[in-house]
Amino acid sequence: MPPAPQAARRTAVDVTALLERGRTLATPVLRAAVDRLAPPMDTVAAYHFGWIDAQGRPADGDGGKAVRPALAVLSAEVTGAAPETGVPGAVAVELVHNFSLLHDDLMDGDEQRRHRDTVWKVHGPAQAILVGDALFALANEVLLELGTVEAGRAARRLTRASRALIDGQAQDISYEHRDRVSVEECLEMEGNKTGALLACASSIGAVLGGADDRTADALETYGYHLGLAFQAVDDLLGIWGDPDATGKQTWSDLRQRKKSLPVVAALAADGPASRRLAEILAADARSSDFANFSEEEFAARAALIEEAGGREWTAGEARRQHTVAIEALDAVDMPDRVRERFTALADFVVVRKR
Ligand SMILES: CC(C)=CCC/C(C)=C/CC/C(C)=C/COP(=O)(O)OP(=O)(O)O
Repeated sequence: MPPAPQAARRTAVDVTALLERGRTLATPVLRAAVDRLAPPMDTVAAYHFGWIDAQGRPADGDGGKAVRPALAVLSAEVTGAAPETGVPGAVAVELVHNFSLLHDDLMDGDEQRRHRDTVWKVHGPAQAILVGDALFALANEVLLELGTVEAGRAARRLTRASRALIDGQAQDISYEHRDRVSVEECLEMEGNKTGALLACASSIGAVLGGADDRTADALETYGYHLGLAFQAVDDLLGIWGDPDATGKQTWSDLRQRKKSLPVVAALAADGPASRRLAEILAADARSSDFANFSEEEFAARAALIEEAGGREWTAGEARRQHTVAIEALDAVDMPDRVRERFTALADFVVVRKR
């Protein structure tokens, strides 16, 4: 029987140090992988990761929170292996994640990510597509060149997660053109586009450390629900986040007509605010002037979403998914120290502001 984890929860864990550990372990291998790319893709990727600025000068830019590398190296410790065992998995997942960001920014027309102009804005759409593709290919290369049975199992899980991520993106984009999306459809889409890769990140180090499928699957369940909590918070930040903290444009999700959880939950609610929101969003969908809407017009939509209860419901959903994620850890035998760290990362995901 796995140990009862309750007593071990909520011990002080330095989450910043945990994220920094993932980043520090993964970055040299990530840089070596990116260095393999043909020019100018190596430079464009280095810009995306914040290692150089738009003029090609060395920089120490925001390379992202490194949640996935932190999870991947931590999961190696479930098996008793050193965190370093998870590094190829951490790098592979981070490469897939960044491939998806490059393509997503282009598809959404987003101009800001990680406090700077997006790759397609600086280097053009062709480079954003090519570098994204190249990072995706590198992810498999980094794993498969290990040549071990465990690496083959890890690559299969990563490929499955990548396909779900792409399915999720396709669903997300198709929902932008629909008046109505159910909460269930939205959760399925978010589970695909965000849950699947966080599930993989949470198990890939364990797989590389030799964990059996039952253990890896249970860790994936943790990561999947963590991903749903993560995306619910992302949806909140996409409407009400502070751009100085998120590093993205204001109202980015509303500008893109995203059927994110707050919007979908608000539309599903009963009441005058919900009905008014439905009318306004339907008119927006027909408007040829939408791209030129003012800050005030987006703020008015955000206020209606909140009045209809979409903000509160989404915050509650983040907490519900956080609870399910932590409960999934009960099925896995692991040192208390490792369990505390998985729990602390889940706590971080629901309180984060960026
Ligand atoms: C195929 C395709 C284009 C898929 C796109 C899927 C997609 C963009 C999903 C959103 C995932 C997400 C929450 C990203 C932010 O992660 P983060 O906050 O961890 O980012 P960070 O690394 O900058 O911290």
